[in-house]
Amino acid sequence: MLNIKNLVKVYPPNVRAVDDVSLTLERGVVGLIGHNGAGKTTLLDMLCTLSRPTAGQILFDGVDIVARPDAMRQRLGFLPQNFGAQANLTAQDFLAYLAALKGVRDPARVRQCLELVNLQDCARRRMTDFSGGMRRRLGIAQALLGDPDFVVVDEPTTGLDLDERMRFRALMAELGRKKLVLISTHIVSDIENIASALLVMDRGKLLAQTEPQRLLAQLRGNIWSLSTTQQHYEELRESVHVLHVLQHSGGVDLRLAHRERPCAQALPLEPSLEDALLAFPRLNRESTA
Ligand SMILES: Nc1ncnc2c1ncn2[C@@H]1O[C@H](COP(=O)(O)OP(=O)(O)OP(=O)(O)O)[C@@H](O)[C@H]1O
Repeated sequence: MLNIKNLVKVYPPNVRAVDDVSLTLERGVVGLIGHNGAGKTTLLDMLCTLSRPTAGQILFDGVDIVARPDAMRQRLGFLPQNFGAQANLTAQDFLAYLAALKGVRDPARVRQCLELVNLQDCARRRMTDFSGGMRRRLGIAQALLGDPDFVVVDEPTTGLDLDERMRFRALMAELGRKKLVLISTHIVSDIENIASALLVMDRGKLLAQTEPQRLLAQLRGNIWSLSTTQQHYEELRESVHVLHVLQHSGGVDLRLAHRERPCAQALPLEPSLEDALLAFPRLNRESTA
């Protein structure tokens, strides 16, 4: 479905924001994870035809979308990171306006999309009165208007409460049965249990394209818990990657990432996807150094 070959994006003067990325994706939910500045948004912008690659190729069902961006736009639904929905329109009018721009002819589609994100009862309310979470949901609704084959969402659940996050996950899982859904996020729970594949980026490079279970298996034996003193913690943090710290009157409880047992009292932990996001890039760098 989506085939990326040796993709590069260089920002002036010489920032290689995406550095020789190649991958192939089929339908399903795919999580794109990586630290701030890893290159996720730059990659998404190129896939969504908002910016042109410096080098490389992007093929969607065999069509070169750098040469033919319109071919991608017809099949794409995109929720950008900074989707604002600030206009003084009702939700219904806003979606109807976007539907017209996208050439969506089915008059029932606006209503269907509002229902998908549970905003049907707010159809006639003005977006300026919406909460951040409601605006986010409206953003998801507009991404689905054209019944796209490829759905791209950048940091989708910012501002959503727990219920809304659960609803979002269920909706993405459902969409992933028929479409390619690419979700870029820092919030690992957004993709936990629904992503069939993960892309891990670091400093513009694609470190891994893998299944969540495989990534966790790779991390096994690298994640540790340790209860110790404040002073020991200060010493350890020089050489060991500290993922979490809980300070209390008796000392500190730590969650650590390290290739071997960092000290005799450390106990092995089962890795989580959160650990993968936090620790994998550094562990990978250390092992290839
Ligand atoms: N327009 C630009 N001009 C110059 N450098 C840029 C530009 N946009 C991004 N960068 C740089 O490119 C690199 C990748 O940025 P990008 O926004 O793609 O990362 P990201 O993984 O999406 O980060 P975040 O999670 O913080 O959104 C960073 O070093 C960033 O500073």
